Amino acid sequence: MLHIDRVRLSLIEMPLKKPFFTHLGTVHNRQSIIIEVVDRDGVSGFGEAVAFSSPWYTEETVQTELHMLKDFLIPKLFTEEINHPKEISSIFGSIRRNEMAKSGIETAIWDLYAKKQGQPLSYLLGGNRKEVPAGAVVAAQNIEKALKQIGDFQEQGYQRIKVKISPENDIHLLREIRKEYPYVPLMVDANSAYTLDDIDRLKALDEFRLLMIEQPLSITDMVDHATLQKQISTPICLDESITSFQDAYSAIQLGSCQIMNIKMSRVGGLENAKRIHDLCVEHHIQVWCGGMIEFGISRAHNIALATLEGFTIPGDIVSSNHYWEEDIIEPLVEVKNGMISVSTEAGIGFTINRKRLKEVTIYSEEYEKGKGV
Ligand SMILES: O=C(O)CCC(=O)c1ccccc1C(=O)O
Ligand SMILES: [Mg+2]
Repeated sequence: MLHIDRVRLSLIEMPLKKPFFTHLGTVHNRQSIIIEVVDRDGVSGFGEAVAFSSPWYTEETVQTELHMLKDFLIPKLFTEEINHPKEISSIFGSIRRNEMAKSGIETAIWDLYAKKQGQPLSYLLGGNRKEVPAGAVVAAQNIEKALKQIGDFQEQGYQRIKVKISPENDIHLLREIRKEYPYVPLMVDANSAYTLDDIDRLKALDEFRLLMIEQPLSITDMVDHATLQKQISTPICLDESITSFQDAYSAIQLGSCQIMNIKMSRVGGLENAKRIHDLCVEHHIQVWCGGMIEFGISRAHNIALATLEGFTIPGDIVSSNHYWEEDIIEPLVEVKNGMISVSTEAGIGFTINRKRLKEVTIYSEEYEKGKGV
C-alpha cells in the first residue's frame, strides 16, 4: 500500500528561449505546477501539471489546476487507500474532467511507486525501448525563421519536423519548405484552424507528402474529421479531440483519424494514456507522444511513456535546452543522433535540481495528511 503523507505544489515560471507562435496565440513565458508527493518513509515522486496560464489549448489553466488540486484532488488522495497508481484515475472518477490537474498528481504517484519498487517507470508501464526517437516543432514568426529552425533541427538530428499551420499560413509556407528541404520527414499541426468549408485548401496539402495533418478541424468534430479523411490522402492525426479512452474509441469507430497523438496530460495521466495506446495498437492506429512545451519532469514521464511498443513515430520530445536556459532536472534530457536514451534508474530516472526549482518558484504550498486542506 502507498502511504502518501504530504503533497507540495510549486508554481514555477521561466521565459522560453524564443517565443512559440501559433494561430491561437504566442507563448513567451511558461508557468507550470511541479507536484511532489512524499510518502511516510520520506520517498518523493514528481509530476507536472502542464496547463497553460490561459485556456487557448485546453479549457484548463494554471489557476484551475491549483483550485482542483487543493480543493478536490489532494483531499481525495488523502482519504483513499491506494495500492497501485493505476487505481488513481478511477479514484478521481468522481471529479469531472480537469485531466491536466489529475495527470499532474497521477504521474507523481507513478514516479513514487516506481521508486519504491526500485524499477524504471518505463519498465513498470510495460515499455521495452532503450531509447526513443525525437521530433521537433517549428512555431516560428515568419517563413525565414521557420526555414532556419528546420535547418537547425536537422543539424541536431531530429527525425521529424512538425510545422504549425493555419489557412493564413499554409501552402506558401510548405512550398518554401519543400523547395529547401524536399526530403525532410514533415508533418503539420493546425490546432483546429480549419473547417470543412476549407476542403479545397486541405486537399491541396496532399501534394506536400506530409506524414500527417494534426487536428485540422474543431475539437469536438469527430464526424467532420471522418468526412475529411475520406477526401484527403494525408493521414489525419487527432490531438485536442482525444481527452479520454471513450474519445479514442469514438474516433477509431468513426474513422476520424489514422494516427493519434497521445498526451498523458490531456487524458488524465499515464494509466489512461496506456489504455488508449493499447486500444490503438489493437486497431492498427499508429501513435506518438505529444508535447506541452514542458519542463523536465513532464518530459521525463513522456520518455517513459514513449517506450511502449505502439509509439512508432517520433514524438514532440525535445532536449531540455531547446526551450530552457536551465531545466529543473538532472541530468538534462539530451537528443543524440535523433534519439533520447531511456534512464535505467528507478522512477522517472531524473532527479529534481532543488536549487533551480527554488530559483524559478513563484508560489508554493504544502498539504499534509490529517491536517485538513
Ligand atoms: O512541446 C512541444 O515541443 C510543442 C508541442 C506542440 O505542438 C504543442 C505545444 C503546446 C500546446 C499544444 C501543442 C500541440 O501539439 O498542439
Ligand atoms: Mg497538436
